[in-house]
Amino acid sequence: MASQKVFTLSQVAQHRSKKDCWFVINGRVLDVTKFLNEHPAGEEVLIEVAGKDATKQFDNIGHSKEAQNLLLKYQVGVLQGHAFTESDKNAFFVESTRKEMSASVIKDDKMPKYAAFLEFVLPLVFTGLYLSYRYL
Ligand code: HEM
Repeated sequence: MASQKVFTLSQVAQHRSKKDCWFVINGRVLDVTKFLNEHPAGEEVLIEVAGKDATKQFDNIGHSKEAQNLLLKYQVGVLQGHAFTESDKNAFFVESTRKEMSASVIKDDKMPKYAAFLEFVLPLVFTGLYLSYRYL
């Protein structure tokens, strides 16, 4: 955060064309020029808010976590005077938290395999013990 460039809204407003498209979401200044033709809802909606603060429009759609994480990829700076809240700051860590979560899902995945192994081996051990007790 500390090394982010600071832009005023009038500086952002100079980038409002298809070839140079910036806007602001939650105090982040985004250069979405390369994202225009990747946006699932098309480029028109993005060009309409070019050079402006598009926070309301972005939030009104109810964009997914993936979409929110994508914001970080296109961030070129922060808006001058924007007071970042704790939850804004936490958003910087959404991606890494997600990685940790999927890592723990992979770890948890070992449990059922382990349980299945015991389910198979334990009856064999008990059968062996019983047979040796009965016949030896
Ligand atoms: C860098 C900024 C943006 C990113 C990364 C982004 C990304 C996405 C993604 C990934 C989707 C697919 C659905 C989802 O995952 O939520 C989506 C859908 C959509 N976005 Fe964006 N978006 C951005 C900005 C905007 C803005 C500023 C607007 C409005 C002005 C907008 C309007 C829409 C609409 C209308 C949909 C379709 C929703 C639907 O089909 O229900 N997006 N966007």
